[in-house]
Amino acid sequence: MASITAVARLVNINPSSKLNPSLVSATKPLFTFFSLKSSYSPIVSSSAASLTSSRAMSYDKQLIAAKKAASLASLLCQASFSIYLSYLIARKPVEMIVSELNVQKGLLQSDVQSKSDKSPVTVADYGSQVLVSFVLQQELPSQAFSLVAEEDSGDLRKEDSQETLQRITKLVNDTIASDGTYKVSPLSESDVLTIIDCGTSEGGSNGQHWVLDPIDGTKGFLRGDQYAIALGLLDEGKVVLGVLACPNLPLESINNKNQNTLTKSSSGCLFYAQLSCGTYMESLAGSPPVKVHVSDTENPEEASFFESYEAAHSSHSLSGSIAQKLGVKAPPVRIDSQAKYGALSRGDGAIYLRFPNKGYREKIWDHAAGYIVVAEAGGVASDASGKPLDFSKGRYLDLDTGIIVTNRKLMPAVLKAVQDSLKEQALPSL
Ligand SMILES: Nc1ncnc2c1ncn2[C@@H]1O[C@H](COP(=O)(O)O)[C@@H](OP(=O)(O)O)[C@H]1O
Ligand SMILES: [Mg+2]
Ligand SMILES: [Mg+2]
Ligand SMILES: [Mg+2]
Repeated sequence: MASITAVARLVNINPSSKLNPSLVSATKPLFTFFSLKSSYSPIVSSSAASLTSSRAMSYDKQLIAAKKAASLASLLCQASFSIYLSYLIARKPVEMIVSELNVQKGLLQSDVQSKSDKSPVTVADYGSQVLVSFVLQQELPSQAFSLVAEEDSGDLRKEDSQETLQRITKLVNDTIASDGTYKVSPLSESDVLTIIDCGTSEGGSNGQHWVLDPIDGTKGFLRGDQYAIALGLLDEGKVVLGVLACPNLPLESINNKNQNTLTKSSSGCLFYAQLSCGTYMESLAGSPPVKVHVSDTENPEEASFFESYEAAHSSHSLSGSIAQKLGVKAPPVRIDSQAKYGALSRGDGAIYLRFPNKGYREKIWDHAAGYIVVAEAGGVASDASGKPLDFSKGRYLDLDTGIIVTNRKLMPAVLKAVQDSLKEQALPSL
């Protein structure tokens, strides 16, 4: 549950309060594709996105751009969050907030929408997607751009979404102006729709593709709990870098004792990893990076585990049975989003278990960034049959039953417990 302190902290750092309106009007467009209203043309070219064998294997430039994009998006999300203050204080469940907002008239109605699969999407999800796409293209102007991202503009193009679109556009323009790095004309609503739709790439095993979840854990975001801006890069189907911005994650370790410690001074983590370079964490407010490593425990009894806060996203009873088989003593740490991967990469817990309902298809943006953050910190991830995760098959992961993430020493025991529990579950009850 969100604390009043957490809410106050987020309201205090609303970047729109620092906005200098003269900056917006006084700036001259420097980049042609952002210069004219509705003239935005994204640099998307599948053939140009193909790799040449001569490309260097360092992703330093992309990493700098990705860190900038995710950090700015986290400011936008925090700014947007302040409007939920009254709902958080009332501590209403997310479903109630969404259904109330769908019937209420007023400002908030346009800030949270229900998607066709009934999951929530907010102006911050859309705004974050626009901002990340915008920053990547500004920072890497000479590179082909392909983006696999969660949101699309379909609902926003409907007539009754005009107010929502205006709010997204303002949120994005305010954040860009407040940051001050990009001296461009304010984006128009049409630009915003076009930039959102830069995220429709199919990904795959050829070329480079960015993979973005603009807010992973939207339900956590609405509750004032954990969420992440998750940005990864695929190269020839492999994840080669990942950045996870977790605005509400404490800099100190979370565990069963203090998983809800959201204090002003210590929250806001940025995890990042590049292939063969390790995983680092720094504060979103800016601090020297520290190299992180997964827990090296070999003893399942000492290993606490993470799982989804939402039982609808991952079976809590199945993970309970697996933990029992392993002899895990600590109760599960239930938090939203890929913040679980971030926390695992620094050893806050040793295992992450995810078992969605049968038939649910995992999307690559829910795991790409988190996967490399954990892998470069010495961890390993597989599906329930022990197969590594394959990000090269398009927008979905093609996997057997569930996802298991842990350290190399524990993986064999965890896999066995998973497979035994799945067999038991499949047996008809007597
Ligand atoms: N029925 C379901 N089963 C499994 N995952 C689901 C789900 N419905 C939504 N999700 C995914 O679970 C993600 C959140 O994961 P977690 O439970 O670890 O917080 C959501 O990301 P978004 O919040 O980006 O939509 C969404 O993609
Ligand atoms: Mg979503
Ligand atoms: Mg997600
Ligand atoms: Mg999302």
